[in-house]
Amino acid sequence: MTPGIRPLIAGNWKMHGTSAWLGELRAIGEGFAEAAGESADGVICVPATLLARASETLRGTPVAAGGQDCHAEESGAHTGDIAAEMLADCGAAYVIVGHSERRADHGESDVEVAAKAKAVWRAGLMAIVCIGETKAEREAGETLAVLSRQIAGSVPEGATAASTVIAYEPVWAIGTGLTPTADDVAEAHAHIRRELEGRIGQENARAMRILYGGSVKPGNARELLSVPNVDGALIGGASLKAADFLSIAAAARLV
Ligand SMILES: O=C[C@H](O)COP(=O)(O)O
Repeated sequence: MTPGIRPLIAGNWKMHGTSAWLGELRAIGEGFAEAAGESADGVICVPATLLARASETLRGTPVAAGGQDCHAEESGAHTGDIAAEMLADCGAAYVIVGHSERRADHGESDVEVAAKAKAVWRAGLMAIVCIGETKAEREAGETLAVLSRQIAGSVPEGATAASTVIAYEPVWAIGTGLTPTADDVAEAHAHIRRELEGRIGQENARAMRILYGGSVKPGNARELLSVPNVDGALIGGASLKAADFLSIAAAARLV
């Protein structure tokens, strides 16, 4: 954690969730304050089809609803795509952009990710910009260089702590049960903070939340959240069950 930064515990449901899951979401919303206390923010990024009902379900709780992707434009002939303004209209407060699954499955480039982040700002929402190295890049010793490149390409100039969250997700740690060591996470997050200072200025960079994502579970959350410059988590699999997500939120309180 970083002193003075309010942590964010974020869930990403990915392509999971129908109306049958709203009870789980309600349990997350209702249990968050008790788990995390008043000192952390929460969000669950649901499939777009569930967003309006998720926002309704979470209303009055400390947990926000979020989207998982958006188109860079506000409207137009883009069949199947969704504008950030549409996510806002459904009650989203946050939108993930540049998740490695979007970069891999849809060939999204840093330039496109930056355009999407700006679209999120345009809609008045908070962008969660994802970066992270692949296994091959880590093994080649390129992790920090990859992070530098992705920050330069994916984080638009003008990003502030009020508009943007960074999520460091080593691709090889996502859904695998593998995590980097605490030292490796510390090195990556310190590097990200430094690179952000160069890109958006010291004041903005020092206030910006940098989340760790990749196989965060109740059993490792406390250790990961204790790492310097880790200001919360982006959680996939363990966000699907209220008990697991709330247990991770509770770990943030203990750090
Ligand atoms: O967005 C979330 C991440 O991809 C992490 O997923 P995971 O917690 O299932 O490894």
